[in-house]
Amino acid sequence: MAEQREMKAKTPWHSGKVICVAVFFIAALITLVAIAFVQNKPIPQKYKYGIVLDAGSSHTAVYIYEWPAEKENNTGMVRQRHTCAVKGKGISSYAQKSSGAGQSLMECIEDAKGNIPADKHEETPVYLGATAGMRLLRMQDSESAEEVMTSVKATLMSSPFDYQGARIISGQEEGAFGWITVNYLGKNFRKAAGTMGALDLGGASTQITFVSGQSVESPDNSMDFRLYGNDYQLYTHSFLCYGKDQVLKLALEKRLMPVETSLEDPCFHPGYSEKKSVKNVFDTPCVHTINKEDMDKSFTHNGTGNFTECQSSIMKVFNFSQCTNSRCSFNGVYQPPIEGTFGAFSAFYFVMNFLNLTGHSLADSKRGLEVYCNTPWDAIKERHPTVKHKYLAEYCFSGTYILTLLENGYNFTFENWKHISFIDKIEDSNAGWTLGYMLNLTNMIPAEAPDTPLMPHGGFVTLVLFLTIFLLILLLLWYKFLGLPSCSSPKEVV
Ligand SMILES: O=P(O)(O)OP(=O)(O)OP(=O)(O)OC[C@H]1O[C@@H](n2cnc3c(O)ncnc32)[C@H](O)[C@@H]1O
Ligand SMILES: [Ca+2]
Repeated sequence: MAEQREMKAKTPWHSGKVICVAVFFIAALITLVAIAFVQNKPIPQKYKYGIVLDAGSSHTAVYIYEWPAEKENNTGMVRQRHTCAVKGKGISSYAQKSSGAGQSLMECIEDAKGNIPADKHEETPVYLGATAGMRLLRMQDSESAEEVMTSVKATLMSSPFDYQGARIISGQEEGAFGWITVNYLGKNFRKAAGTMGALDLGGASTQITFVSGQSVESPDNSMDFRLYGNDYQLYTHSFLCYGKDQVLKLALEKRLMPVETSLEDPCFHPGYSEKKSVKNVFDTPCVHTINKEDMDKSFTHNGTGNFTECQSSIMKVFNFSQCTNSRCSFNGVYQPPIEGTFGAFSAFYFVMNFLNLTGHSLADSKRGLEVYCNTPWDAIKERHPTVKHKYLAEYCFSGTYILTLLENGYNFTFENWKHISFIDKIEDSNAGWTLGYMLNLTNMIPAEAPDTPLMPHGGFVTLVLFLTIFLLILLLLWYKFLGLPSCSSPKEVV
Protein backbone atom coordinates (compact mmCIF):
# COMPACT_ATOMS: atom_id res chain seq x y z
CA MET A 1 0.00 0.00 0.00
CA ALA A 2 2.83 2.30 1.00
CA GLU A 3 4.53 1.52 -2.32
CA GLN A 4 1.37 2.26 -4.26
CA ARG A 5 0.91 5.61 -2.49
CA GLU A 6 4.55 6.48 -3.24
CA MET A 7 4.02 5.59 -6.93
CA LYS A 8 0.95 7.87 -7.14
CA ALA A 9 2.82 10.70 -5.51
CA LYS A 10 5.61 10.35 -8.09
CA THR A 11 3.25 10.21 -11.10
CA PRO A 12 0.81 13.04 -10.44
CA TRP A 13 -0.80 12.64 -13.95
CA HIS A 14 -2.71 9.86 -12.43
CA SER A 15 -4.17 12.16 -9.84
CA GLY A 16 -7.86 13.05 -10.37
CA LYS A 17 -7.14 16.65 -9.43
CA VAL A 18 -4.49 17.02 -12.11
CA ILE A 19 -6.72 15.59 -14.78
CA CYS A 20 -9.45 17.95 -13.66
CA VAL A 21 -7.13 20.99 -13.81
CA ALA A 22 -5.81 19.90 -17.23
CA VAL A 23 -9.34 19.53 -18.59
CA PHE A 24 -10.19 23.02 -17.38
CA PHE A 25 -7.00 24.45 -18.88
CA ILE A 26 -7.67 22.89 -22.26
CA ALA A 27 -11.33 23.95 -22.21
CA ALA A 28 -10.34 27.51 -21.30
CA LEU A 29 -7.70 27.55 -24.02
CA ILE A 30 -10.13 26.30 -26.68
CA THR A 31 -12.68 28.92 -25.57
CA LEU A 32 -10.09 31.68 -25.79
CA VAL A 33 -8.91 30.64 -29.24
CA ALA A 34 -12.54 30.44 -30.40
CA ILE A 35 -13.33 33.91 -29.00
CA ALA A 36 -10.23 35.41 -30.63
CA PHE A 37 -11.20 33.93 -34.00
CA VAL A 38 -14.79 35.04 -33.82
CA GLN A 39 -13.90 38.56 -32.64
CA ASN A 40 -11.20 39.02 -35.26
CA LYS A 41 -13.30 37.77 -38.16
CA PRO A 42 -14.04 40.81 -40.37
CA ILE A 43 -17.65 41.82 -39.79
CA PRO A 44 -19.41 42.70 -43.06
CA GLN A 45 -18.88 46.49 -43.27
CA LYS A 46 -22.04 48.62 -43.13
CA TYR A 47 -21.80 51.65 -45.41
CA LYS A 48 -23.67 54.92 -45.51
CA TYR A 49 -24.04 57.08 -48.59
CA GLY A 50 -24.52 60.74 -49.46
CA ILE A 51 -25.13 62.56 -52.76
CA VAL A 52 -24.10 66.13 -53.63
CA LEU A 53 -24.92 67.82 -56.93
CA ASP A 54 -22.44 70.51 -57.92
CA ALA A 55 -24.50 72.81 -60.14
CA GLY A 56 -21.61 74.82 -61.58
CA SER A 57 -21.75 77.55 -64.20
CA SER A 58 -20.40 75.33 -66.97
CA HIS A 59 -21.92 71.98 -66.01
CA THR A 60 -23.48 69.92 -63.21
CA ALA A 61 -21.70 66.97 -61.63
CA VAL A 62 -23.20 64.43 -59.26
CA TYR A 63 -20.92 63.06 -56.55
CA ILE A 64 -21.77 59.95 -54.53
CA TYR A 65 -19.85 59.52 -51.29
CA GLU A 66 -19.65 56.49 -49.01
CA TRP A 67 -18.25 55.83 -45.54
CA PRO A 68 -18.22 53.00 -42.99
CA ALA A 69 -21.27 53.57 -40.77
CA GLU A 70 -19.48 53.35 -37.44
CA LYS A 71 -16.51 55.50 -38.40
CA GLU A 72 -18.18 58.61 -39.70
CA ASN A 73 -16.44 60.99 -37.30
CA ASN A 74 -12.92 59.96 -38.25
CA THR A 75 -11.00 62.19 -40.63
CA GLY A 76 -10.40 60.73 -44.09
CA MET A 77 -13.08 58.02 -43.85
CA VAL A 78 -15.50 59.42 -46.45
CA ARG A 79 -14.52 58.62 -50.01
CA GLN A 80 -15.92 59.35 -53.42
CA ARG A 81 -17.70 56.25 -54.71
CA HIS A 82 -18.94 57.46 -58.08
CA THR A 83 -19.49 60.58 -60.19
CA CYS A 84 -21.87 61.34 -63.01
CA ALA A 85 -21.50 64.27 -65.40
CA VAL A 86 -24.86 65.76 -66.35
CA LYS A 87 -25.13 66.14 -70.12
CA GLY A 88 -25.29 69.66 -71.49
CA LYS A 89 -24.53 73.01 -69.89
CA GLY A 90 -25.02 74.22 -66.32
CA ILE A 91 -28.50 74.77 -64.83
CA SER A 92 -28.27 78.56 -65.31
CA SER A 93 -28.39 77.98 -69.07
CA TYR A 94 -32.05 76.89 -68.64
CA ALA A 95 -33.15 80.43 -67.69
CA GLN A 96 -35.55 80.60 -70.67
CA LYS A 97 -36.91 77.09 -70.17
CA SER A 98 -36.60 76.34 -66.47
CA SER A 99 -38.27 72.90 -66.58
CA GLY A 100 -35.29 71.69 -68.62
CA ALA A 101 -33.02 72.25 -65.60
CA GLY A 102 -34.67 69.57 -63.46
CA GLN A 103 -35.13 67.31 -66.49
CA SER A 104 -31.38 67.49 -67.26
CA LEU A 105 -30.59 65.82 -63.91
CA MET A 106 -32.77 62.75 -64.47
CA GLU A 107 -30.14 60.59 -66.17
CA CYS A 108 -27.63 61.03 -63.36
CA ILE A 109 -30.31 60.43 -60.71
CA GLU A 110 -31.10 57.10 -62.42
CA ASP A 111 -27.38 56.37 -62.48
CA ALA A 112 -27.16 57.13 -58.73
CA LYS A 113 -30.01 54.68 -58.06
CA GLY A 114 -27.93 51.94 -59.63
CA ASN A 115 -24.86 52.90 -57.64
CA ILE A 116 -26.35 52.88 -54.15
CA PRO A 117 -27.92 49.68 -52.72
CA ALA A 118 -31.73 49.94 -53.03
CA ASP A 119 -32.30 49.41 -49.31
CA LYS A 120 -30.21 52.53 -48.60
CA HIS A 121 -31.96 54.93 -51.02
CA GLU A 122 -34.44 56.25 -48.50
CA GLU A 123 -31.81 57.10 -45.91
CA THR A 124 -29.29 58.62 -48.38
CA PRO A 125 -29.24 62.43 -48.15
CA VAL A 126 -29.14 64.39 -51.41
CA TYR A 127 -28.03 68.03 -51.58
CA LEU A 128 -27.70 70.44 -54.49
CA GLY A 129 -25.48 73.50 -54.35
CA ALA A 130 -25.44 75.99 -57.21
CA THR A 131 -22.49 78.31 -57.66
CA ALA A 132 -21.47 81.34 -59.74
CA GLY A 133 -23.61 80.67 -62.85
CA MET A 134 -26.75 80.86 -60.71
CA ARG A 135 -25.37 83.82 -58.71
CA LEU A 136 -25.05 85.69 -62.01
CA LEU A 137 -28.50 84.63 -63.21
CA ARG A 138 -29.99 85.78 -59.87
CA MET A 139 -28.37 89.20 -60.43
CA GLN A 140 -29.62 89.36 -63.99
CA ASP A 141 -33.10 87.87 -63.63
CA SER A 142 -34.04 86.75 -60.11
CA GLU A 143 -37.38 85.31 -61.23
CA SER A 144 -35.79 82.96 -63.75
CA ALA A 145 -33.21 81.95 -61.14
CA GLU A 146 -36.04 81.09 -58.74
CA GLU A 147 -37.80 79.02 -61.42
CA VAL A 148 -34.64 77.09 -62.24
CA MET A 149 -34.12 76.29 -58.55
CA THR A 150 -37.77 75.20 -58.22
CA SER A 151 -37.32 72.88 -61.19
CA VAL A 152 -34.22 71.15 -59.78
CA LYS A 153 -35.83 70.89 -56.34
CA ALA A 154 -38.86 69.11 -57.84
CA THR A 155 -36.63 66.56 -59.59
CA LEU A 156 -34.65 65.80 -56.43
CA MET A 157 -37.79 65.57 -54.27
CA SER A 158 -39.28 63.04 -56.66
CA SER A 159 -36.19 60.82 -56.37
CA PRO A 160 -36.15 57.97 -53.81
CA PHE A 161 -33.33 59.71 -51.91
CA ASP A 162 -33.66 61.82 -48.77
CA TYR A 163 -33.92 65.38 -50.19
CA GLN A 164 -32.03 67.79 -47.93
CA GLY A 165 -32.15 71.01 -49.94
CA ALA A 166 -31.13 72.79 -53.13
CA ARG A 167 -29.75 76.31 -52.88
CA ILE A 168 -27.34 78.82 -54.34
CA ILE A 169 -24.35 78.69 -52.02
CA SER A 170 -22.34 81.80 -51.19
CA GLY A 171 -18.82 82.44 -52.48
CA GLN A 172 -17.50 82.20 -48.89
CA GLU A 173 -19.10 78.76 -48.47
CA GLU A 174 -17.68 77.63 -51.81
CA GLY A 175 -14.18 78.69 -50.73
CA ALA A 176 -14.39 77.37 -47.17
CA PHE A 177 -15.86 73.97 -48.12
CA GLY A 178 -13.20 73.52 -50.81
CA TRP A 179 -10.61 74.14 -48.09
CA ILE A 180 -12.32 71.62 -45.78
CA THR A 181 -12.37 69.02 -48.59
CA VAL A 182 -8.66 69.17 -49.41
CA ASN A 183 -7.63 69.17 -45.76
CA TYR A 184 -10.06 66.38 -44.82
CA LEU A 185 -8.83 64.20 -47.69
CA GLY A 186 -5.21 65.08 -46.86
CA LYS A 187 -5.93 64.12 -43.21
CA ASN A 188 -4.43 67.47 -42.18
CA PHE A 189 -6.87 68.25 -39.39
CA ARG A 190 -5.31 65.94 -36.84
CA LYS A 191 -1.71 66.51 -37.90
CA ALA A 192 0.64 69.05 -36.35
CA ALA A 193 1.94 70.03 -39.82
CA GLY A 194 -0.89 72.49 -40.49
CA THR A 195 -3.38 72.91 -43.27
CA MET A 196 -3.24 73.55 -47.01
CA GLY A 197 -4.80 76.58 -48.71
CA ALA A 198 -7.34 76.02 -51.49
CA LEU A 199 -7.46 77.64 -54.93
CA ASP A 200 -10.51 76.87 -57.08
CA LEU A 201 -10.94 78.20 -60.62
CA GLY A 202 -14.42 77.67 -62.05
CA GLY A 203 -16.06 78.94 -65.20
CA ALA A 204 -17.65 82.00 -63.57
CA SER A 205 -15.82 82.55 -60.27
CA THR A 206 -12.57 81.77 -58.51
CA GLN A 207 -11.88 81.24 -54.80
CA ILE A 208 -8.81 81.64 -52.60
CA THR A 209 -8.91 80.28 -49.03
CA PHE A 210 -6.16 79.78 -46.46
CA VAL A 211 -5.35 80.00 -42.77
CA SER A 212 -3.66 83.29 -42.10
CA GLY A 213 -1.43 83.94 -39.10
CA GLN A 214 -2.60 87.55 -39.16
CA SER A 215 -6.08 88.45 -38.00
CA VAL A 216 -8.40 88.86 -41.00
CA GLU A 217 -9.18 92.59 -41.37
CA SER A 218 -12.51 92.37 -43.19
CA PRO A 219 -15.36 90.31 -41.66
CA ASP A 220 -16.62 89.35 -45.15
CA ASN A 221 -13.38 87.47 -45.75
CA SER A 222 -13.25 85.67 -42.43
CA MET A 223 -14.69 82.27 -41.50
CA ASP A 224 -14.10 80.47 -38.21
CA PHE A 225 -14.21 76.73 -37.71
CA ARG A 226 -13.50 74.46 -34.76
CA LEU A 227 -12.63 71.04 -36.14
CA TYR A 228 -11.29 68.00 -34.25
CA GLY A 229 -10.39 70.20 -31.28
CA ASN A 230 -8.53 72.92 -33.24
CA ASP A 231 -9.63 76.46 -34.07
CA TYR A 232 -9.09 77.74 -37.61
CA GLN A 233 -9.57 81.30 -38.77
CA LEU A 234 -9.86 81.21 -42.54
CA TYR A 235 -9.29 83.99 -45.00
CA THR A 236 -11.53 83.38 -48.00
CA HIS A 237 -12.63 85.34 -51.02
CA SER A 238 -14.63 84.44 -54.10
CA PHE A 239 -14.18 86.67 -57.15
CA LEU A 240 -17.39 86.60 -59.14
CA CYS A 241 -16.71 87.07 -62.89
CA TYR A 242 -13.10 85.86 -62.53
CA GLY A 243 -13.75 82.24 -63.50
CA LYS A 244 -12.11 81.36 -66.80
CA ASP A 245 -15.19 81.80 -69.05
CA GLN A 246 -16.34 85.09 -67.58
CA VAL A 247 -12.85 86.58 -67.42
CA LEU A 248 -12.43 85.88 -71.14
CA LYS A 249 -15.54 88.01 -71.71
CA LEU A 250 -14.05 90.73 -69.49
CA ALA A 251 -10.82 90.66 -71.51
CA LEU A 252 -12.66 90.67 -74.85
CA GLU A 253 -14.88 93.52 -73.70
CA LYS A 254 -11.82 95.67 -73.03
CA ARG A 255 -10.49 95.00 -76.54
CA LEU A 256 -13.88 95.25 -78.28
CA MET A 257 -14.81 98.75 -77.14
CA PRO A 258 -15.74 100.45 -79.39
CA VAL A 259 -17.27 97.55 -81.28
CA GLU A 260 -15.27 96.85 -84.45
CA THR A 261 -15.68 94.19 -87.10
CA SER A 262 -12.42 92.46 -86.22
CA LEU A 263 -10.33 91.97 -83.12
CA GLU A 264 -6.61 91.08 -83.01
CA ASP A 265 -6.00 88.98 -79.90
CA PRO A 266 -2.52 88.01 -78.57
CA CYS A 267 -4.15 85.36 -76.30
CA PHE A 268 -5.16 83.21 -79.29
CA HIS A 269 -2.84 81.32 -81.64
CA PRO A 270 -1.53 82.87 -84.86
CA GLY A 271 -3.81 81.71 -87.69
CA TYR A 272 -6.84 81.38 -85.37
CA SER A 273 -9.75 83.22 -86.95
CA GLU A 274 -13.38 82.80 -86.00
CA LYS A 275 -16.52 84.83 -86.52
CA LYS A 276 -18.29 85.48 -83.21
CA SER A 277 -21.35 87.43 -82.18
CA VAL A 278 -20.92 90.50 -79.98
CA LYS A 279 -23.85 89.23 -77.91
CA ASN A 280 -21.75 86.25 -76.78
CA VAL A 281 -19.35 88.64 -75.05
CA PHE A 282 -21.90 91.05 -73.59
CA ASP A 283 -24.60 88.58 -72.45
CA THR A 284 -23.43 88.68 -68.83
CA PRO A 285 -23.75 91.07 -65.88
CA CYS A 286 -19.94 90.86 -65.57
CA VAL A 287 -19.44 93.33 -68.47
CA HIS A 288 -20.88 96.73 -69.33
CA THR A 289 -24.19 96.93 -71.12
CA ILE A 290 -24.04 98.09 -74.72
CA ASN A 291 -26.73 99.34 -77.06
CA LYS A 292 -28.93 96.84 -78.89
CA GLU A 293 -27.54 97.81 -82.26
CA ASP A 294 -23.99 96.82 -81.28
CA MET A 295 -25.32 93.69 -79.56
CA ASP A 296 -26.58 92.31 -82.89
CA LYS A 297 -23.22 92.75 -84.61
CA SER A 298 -20.54 90.14 -85.12
CA PHE A 299 -16.76 90.38 -85.20
CA THR A 300 -13.89 88.27 -86.47
CA HIS A 301 -11.66 87.05 -83.62
CA ASN A 302 -8.09 86.76 -84.94
CA GLY A 303 -5.20 85.30 -82.94
CA THR A 304 -1.72 86.84 -82.96
CA GLY A 305 -0.14 84.52 -80.35
CA ASN A 306 2.01 86.65 -78.07
CA PHE A 307 2.30 85.72 -74.39
CA THR A 308 3.75 89.07 -73.18
CA GLU A 309 1.05 91.09 -74.94
CA CYS A 310 -1.59 88.64 -73.75
CA GLN A 311 -0.43 89.14 -70.18
CA SER A 312 -0.61 92.95 -70.56
CA SER A 313 -4.15 92.69 -71.91
CA ILE A 314 -5.20 90.37 -69.05
CA MET A 315 -3.69 92.78 -66.48
CA LYS A 316 -6.40 95.25 -67.56
CA VAL A 317 -9.15 93.08 -66.05
CA PHE A 318 -7.69 93.67 -62.58
CA ASN A 319 -8.00 96.94 -60.73
CA PHE A 320 -4.93 97.52 -58.56
CA SER A 321 -5.49 101.21 -57.88
CA GLN A 322 -7.81 101.23 -54.89
CA CYS A 323 -7.34 99.51 -51.53
CA THR A 324 -8.88 100.71 -48.28
CA ASN A 325 -7.30 97.93 -46.18
CA SER A 326 -3.66 97.43 -45.19
CA ARG A 327 -3.15 95.25 -48.28
CA CYS A 328 -5.25 93.95 -51.17
CA SER A 329 -5.16 91.36 -53.90
CA PHE A 330 -7.14 93.26 -56.58
CA ASN A 331 -10.39 95.18 -57.05
CA GLY A 332 -9.97 96.61 -53.54
CA VAL A 333 -10.34 93.18 -51.92
CA TYR A 334 -8.41 92.67 -48.69
CA GLN A 335 -5.93 89.78 -48.65
CA PRO A 336 -3.35 88.93 -45.98
CA PRO A 337 0.08 87.77 -47.21
CA ILE A 338 0.14 84.33 -48.83
CA GLU A 339 1.10 81.65 -46.27
CA GLY A 340 1.82 77.92 -46.43
CA THR A 341 1.13 75.39 -49.14
CA PHE A 342 -1.80 75.45 -51.59
CA GLY A 343 -3.81 72.94 -53.56
CA ALA A 344 -5.04 74.43 -56.87
CA PHE A 345 -7.88 72.50 -58.48
CA SER A 346 -10.69 72.61 -61.08
CA ALA A 347 -9.59 74.70 -64.08
CA PHE A 348 -6.25 75.50 -62.38
CA TYR A 349 -5.56 71.80 -62.79
CA PHE A 350 -7.31 71.17 -66.15
CA VAL A 351 -5.36 73.94 -67.87
CA MET A 352 -1.95 73.53 -66.22
CA ASN A 353 -2.15 69.76 -66.70
CA PHE A 354 -2.96 70.14 -70.41
CA LEU A 355 -0.02 72.56 -70.79
CA ASN A 356 2.29 70.14 -68.90
CA LEU A 357 3.10 72.90 -66.42
CA THR A 358 1.99 71.31 -63.14
CA GLY A 359 5.53 70.65 -61.88
CA HIS A 360 7.32 73.73 -63.20
CA SER A 361 8.66 76.94 -61.69
CA LEU A 362 6.92 80.23 -62.48
CA ALA A 363 9.80 81.24 -64.79
CA ASP A 364 9.61 77.94 -66.70
CA SER A 365 5.82 78.20 -66.92
CA LYS A 366 6.15 81.65 -68.52
CA ARG A 367 8.74 80.35 -71.00
CA GLY A 368 6.48 77.36 -71.79
CA LEU A 369 3.50 79.59 -72.45
CA GLU A 370 5.54 81.96 -74.66
CA VAL A 371 6.30 79.05 -76.97
CA TYR A 372 2.81 77.55 -76.71
CA CYS A 373 0.88 80.77 -77.42
CA ASN A 374 3.09 81.48 -80.41
CA THR A 375 2.47 78.03 -81.98
CA PRO A 376 0.26 78.28 -85.11
CA TRP A 377 -3.37 77.23 -84.63
CA ASP A 378 -3.17 74.58 -87.37
CA ALA A 379 -0.24 72.89 -85.63
CA ILE A 380 -2.12 72.94 -82.30
CA LYS A 381 -5.20 71.35 -83.88
CA GLU A 382 -3.07 68.71 -85.55
CA ARG A 383 -1.32 67.88 -82.27
CA HIS A 384 -4.59 67.49 -80.34
CA PRO A 385 -7.26 66.20 -82.72
CA THR A 386 -9.53 64.86 -79.95
CA VAL A 387 -9.54 67.83 -77.56
CA LYS A 388 -12.75 69.87 -77.42
CA HIS A 389 -12.43 72.80 -79.84
CA LYS A 390 -13.39 75.51 -77.31
CA TYR A 391 -10.91 74.27 -74.68
CA LEU A 392 -8.12 73.95 -77.24
CA ALA A 393 -8.64 77.43 -78.65
CA GLU A 394 -8.55 78.93 -75.15
CA TYR A 395 -5.60 77.18 -73.42
CA CYS A 396 -3.18 80.01 -74.27
CA PHE A 397 -5.59 82.57 -72.80
CA SER A 398 -6.46 80.39 -69.78
CA GLY A 399 -2.82 79.53 -68.98
CA THR A 400 -1.80 83.17 -69.20
CA TYR A 401 -4.75 84.18 -67.03
CA ILE A 402 -3.82 81.57 -64.39
CA LEU A 403 -0.21 82.82 -64.19
CA THR A 404 -1.34 86.46 -64.03
CA LEU A 405 -4.04 85.80 -61.43
CA LEU A 406 -1.66 83.87 -59.18
CA GLU A 407 1.36 86.17 -59.56
CA ASN A 408 -0.15 89.62 -59.97
CA GLY A 409 -3.59 89.07 -58.48
CA TYR A 410 -2.86 86.94 -55.40
CA ASN A 411 0.82 87.94 -55.06
CA PHE A 412 2.42 84.51 -55.36
CA THR A 413 6.14 84.94 -56.04
CA PHE A 414 8.87 83.08 -57.96
CA GLU A 415 9.86 81.78 -54.51
CA ASN A 416 6.52 80.46 -53.13
CA TRP A 417 5.21 79.26 -56.52
CA LYS A 418 6.68 75.86 -55.60
CA HIS A 419 4.24 75.65 -52.69
CA ILE A 420 1.32 75.38 -55.13
CA SER A 421 0.30 71.83 -56.08
CA PHE A 422 -2.00 71.53 -59.07
CA ILE A 423 -4.34 68.71 -58.05
CA ASP A 424 -7.35 66.98 -59.50
CA LYS A 425 -7.98 64.27 -56.92
CA ILE A 426 -6.74 63.24 -53.50
CA GLU A 427 -6.93 59.45 -53.11
CA ASP A 428 -9.65 59.01 -55.76
CA SER A 429 -11.85 61.84 -54.46
CA ASN A 430 -12.10 65.08 -56.45
CA ALA A 431 -10.90 68.29 -54.87
CA GLY A 432 -13.85 70.71 -54.79
CA TRP A 433 -16.40 72.16 -52.38
CA THR A 434 -18.94 69.29 -52.49
CA LEU A 435 -17.36 66.89 -49.98
CA GLY A 436 -16.74 69.66 -47.40
CA TYR A 437 -20.33 70.82 -47.89
CA MET A 438 -21.72 67.36 -47.16
CA LEU A 439 -19.38 66.76 -44.19
CA ASN A 440 -20.57 70.02 -42.69
CA LEU A 441 -24.28 69.42 -43.26
CA THR A 442 -24.17 65.88 -41.88
CA ASN A 443 -22.11 67.03 -38.84
CA MET A 444 -19.45 64.54 -39.77
CA ILE A 445 -16.60 66.77 -38.65
CA PRO A 446 -16.82 67.04 -34.87
CA ALA A 447 -15.67 70.21 -33.12
CA GLU A 448 -13.72 68.12 -30.60
CA ALA A 449 -11.44 65.21 -31.44
CA PRO A 450 -13.29 61.92 -30.80
CA ASP A 451 -11.71 59.69 -28.10
CA THR A 452 -9.86 56.84 -29.71
CA PRO A 453 -9.17 53.54 -27.89
CA LEU A 454 -5.50 52.83 -27.17
CA MET A 455 -5.54 49.96 -29.63
CA PRO A 456 -8.01 48.55 -32.12
CA HIS A 457 -10.40 45.84 -30.91
CA GLY A 458 -8.75 43.05 -32.94
CA GLY A 459 -5.36 43.94 -31.49
CA PHE A 460 -6.78 43.89 -27.98
CA VAL A 461 -8.27 40.38 -28.37
CA THR A 462 -5.05 39.04 -29.90
CA LEU A 463 -3.01 40.51 -27.06
CA VAL A 464 -5.27 38.91 -24.41
CA LEU A 465 -4.95 35.55 -26.19
CA PHE A 466 -1.17 35.72 -26.35
CA LEU A 467 -0.88 36.73 -22.70
CA THR A 468 -3.13 33.83 -21.64
CA ILE A 469 -1.15 31.28 -23.64
CA PHE A 470 2.03 32.73 -22.17
CA LEU A 471 0.65 32.33 -18.63
CA LEU A 472 -0.43 28.75 -19.37
CA ILE A 473 3.05 27.88 -20.61
CA LEU A 474 4.52 29.41 -17.45
CA LEU A 475 2.13 27.31 -15.37
CA LEU A 476 3.10 24.11 -17.21
CA LEU A 477 6.80 24.90 -16.83
CA TRP A 478 6.29 25.54 -13.17
CA TYR A 479 4.54 22.18 -12.79
CA LYS A 480 7.27 20.38 -14.74
CA PHE A 481 10.12 21.74 -12.68
CA LEU A 482 8.57 22.25 -9.22
CA GLY A 483 5.76 19.73 -9.23
CA LEU A 484 2.11 20.26 -8.49
CA PRO A 485 1.41 22.35 -5.41
CA SER A 486 0.24 19.90 -2.86
CA CYS A 487 -3.50 19.73 -2.31
CA SER A 488 -3.22 17.62 0.81
CA SER A 489 -3.71 19.06 4.28
CA PRO A 490 -0.64 20.10 6.24
CA LYS A 491 -1.43 17.33 8.73
CA GLU A 492 -1.04 14.64 6.02
CA VAL A 493 2.23 16.19 4.87
CA VAL A 494 3.57 15.93 8.33
O1 LIG B 1 -17.48 77.02 -60.19
P1 LIG B 1 -18.22 77.70 -61.30
O2 LIG B 1 -17.65 79.03 -61.61
O3 LIG B 1 -19.70 77.73 -61.08
O4 LIG B 1 -17.97 76.84 -62.62
P2 LIG B 1 -17.92 75.24 -62.82
O5 LIG B 1 -17.97 74.54 -61.53
O6 LIG B 1 -18.92 74.86 -63.84
O7 LIG B 1 -16.47 75.07 -63.42
P3 LIG B 1 -15.55 73.74 -63.48
O8 LIG B 1 -14.64 73.76 -62.33
O9 LIG B 1 -16.36 72.55 -63.74
O10 LIG B 1 -14.73 74.08 -64.78
C1 LIG B 1 -13.98 75.27 -64.82
C2 LIG B 1 -13.80 75.69 -66.23
O11 LIG B 1 -12.95 74.76 -66.87
C3 LIG B 1 -13.56 74.32 -68.06
N1 LIG B 1 -13.06 72.94 -68.29
C4 LIG B 1 -13.56 71.78 -67.84
N2 LIG B 1 -12.79 70.74 -68.25
C5 LIG B 1 -11.77 71.30 -68.95
C6 LIG B 1 -10.65 70.77 -69.64
O12 LIG B 1 -10.41 69.48 -69.67
N3 LIG B 1 -9.83 71.63 -70.25
C7 LIG B 1 -10.06 72.97 -70.21
N4 LIG B 1 -11.08 73.52 -69.60
C8 LIG B 1 -11.93 72.71 -68.97
C9 LIG B 1 -15.05 74.46 -67.84
O13 LIG B 1 -15.71 74.59 -69.08
C10 LIG B 1 -15.07 75.74 -67.04
O14 LIG B 1 -14.97 76.84 -67.89
CA1 LIG C 1 -17.08 74.98 -59.44
